[in-house]
Amino acid sequence: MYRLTPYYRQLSQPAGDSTVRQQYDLDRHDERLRSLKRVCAWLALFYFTYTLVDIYLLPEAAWRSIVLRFGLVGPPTLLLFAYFKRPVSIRRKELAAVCQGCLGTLVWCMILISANTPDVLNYYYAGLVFILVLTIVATPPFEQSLYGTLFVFATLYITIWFLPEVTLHYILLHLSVGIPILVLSLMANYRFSAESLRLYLEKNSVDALRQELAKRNTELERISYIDPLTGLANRRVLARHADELHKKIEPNQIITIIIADVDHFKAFNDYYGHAEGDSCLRAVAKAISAACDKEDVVCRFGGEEFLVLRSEHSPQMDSAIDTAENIRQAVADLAIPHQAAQEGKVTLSIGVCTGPLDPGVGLNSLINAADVALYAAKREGRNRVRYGNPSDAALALLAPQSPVTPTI
Ligand SMILES: Nc1nc2c(ncn2[C@@H]2O[C@H](COP(=O)(O)OP(=O)(O)OP(=O)(O)O)[C@@H](O)[C@H]2O)c(=O)[nH]1
Repeated sequence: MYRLTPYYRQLSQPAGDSTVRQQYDLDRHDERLRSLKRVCAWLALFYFTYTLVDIYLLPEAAWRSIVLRFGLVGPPTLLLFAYFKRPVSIRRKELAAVCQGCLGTLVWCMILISANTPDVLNYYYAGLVFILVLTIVATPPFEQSLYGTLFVFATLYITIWFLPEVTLHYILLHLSVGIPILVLSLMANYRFSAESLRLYLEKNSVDALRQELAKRNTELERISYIDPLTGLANRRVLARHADELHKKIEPNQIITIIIADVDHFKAFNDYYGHAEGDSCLRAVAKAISAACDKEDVVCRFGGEEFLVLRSEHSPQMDSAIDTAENIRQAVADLAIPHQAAQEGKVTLSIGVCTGPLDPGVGLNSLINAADVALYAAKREGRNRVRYGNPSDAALALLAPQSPVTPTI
C-alpha cells in the first residue's frame, strides 16, 4: 500500500522563515528548469512540425493551421523561453508553460473545427496524448497538472460538439478512453510529486541531522580535552602534544616542563571543605594560566597538580625558572587563606626541567625530572621552585621510593 502524508499538508509546513513549498521550489529551481526547458523545446518542435501533417491530411485547413500555429502560438512560445530566463520562481515558470500548453490545445482544436470534416474526430485521441505529456512527461507540480489537464480535457470535449457527424455514441466511446487516461495520469503525477517531495524532505532531515551530529562531535571533542573544574586543558591534551612533538622532533628544540603542586591541599580541604577546595583550585589554575606565555600548554595534571609545557628553539633555562617563579608568586599573591600552611595562605611547590626531547622516551624523562625537582621543593619546605636535571630523573626511575610520574 502506498502511503504518504497528504501532499498539500507537507507543502504548507513551515521551514525556517518560509514554507516547505518555497524552500523546495528554491532548492530544486535549476533542476526543474532544466527539465522544463527540455520538455517545452520538444513539445514546441512537435507542435510546429505538426503543421506539415495538417497540410498533408487536412488541406482545407492548411492555411489556417499555418497562420494560427505560427501567428497565435509562435510568439507566446518565444516569450515563454524568454520568461524562463527571468528571476521568478520555478512554480511561475511551470505555470506559464502549462498555460502555453492550454493555448496550444485551444488553437489546435480551432484548426480541427475549421477543417469541417469528420476525419478530424480521430485526431481527438492526440489530445489525450497531450494530457499524458502534461502530467507524466513534464511532471509539473500536481496542482498545475490538475488545472492544465482539466483545461485540456474540457477544451477537447467542448469543441468536439462542433465537429460534423459527431454523435453521443462517439463521445461516450472517446470518454471511455479519455477518463481513465485523465485519472491515471493525474494519479501518477500526484504520486511522483509527493514522492519527490518526500525524498527532498528526507534528504533535508538527514542533512540537518548530519550537521547537528558534526556540531555535537566538535563540542564533545572540545569537552573531552577540557578539565571541567578549572577549564584548563586536561592530560589528553598533554598526551596529544607529546605525541605531536615526538613525531616531529626539530633540531635545537628545547622543552620545558613545569609542574606545580598546591601545598598541604589535603589539609585545606579538611579545614575549609571540598567546595572551597574546588574554588581554590579554580583560582590557582587561573593565576597559573595568566603567568604563562600564550604558546604554553597549561594543563591540570592531577588533583592539585598543574603542568606547563613549553617548546622553544633555544636554551631557555633562566626563562623557564622565571616563569615558574612568576607562577609561584602569582598564586601566593592571591593570598587565599590556608590555616595549615606556614605562610597562612595557599602556596605552590614547583619543579622545573628544561632539555631536549629524547626520541626514545619522549616527554617522560623531562616530566620525571620536573617531578623529582618538585618533591625536592616539598622536602625543602614548600612554596619554592626547584630545577631538575633530566639525568636525575633517570636515577629517580631506578630508585624504588622515588616519586615517579606515570607515563603519559
Ligand atoms: N577540592 C578538591 N580536592 C581535590 C581535588 N583533587 C584532589 N583533591 C585533593 O587534593 C588532596 C591532595 O592531597 P595530598 O596528595 O595528600 O597532598 P597535600 O595535602 O597537598 O600535601 P603536599 O602535596 O605534600 O603539600 C587530596 O586530599 C585530594 O582529595 C579536587 O578536584 N577538588
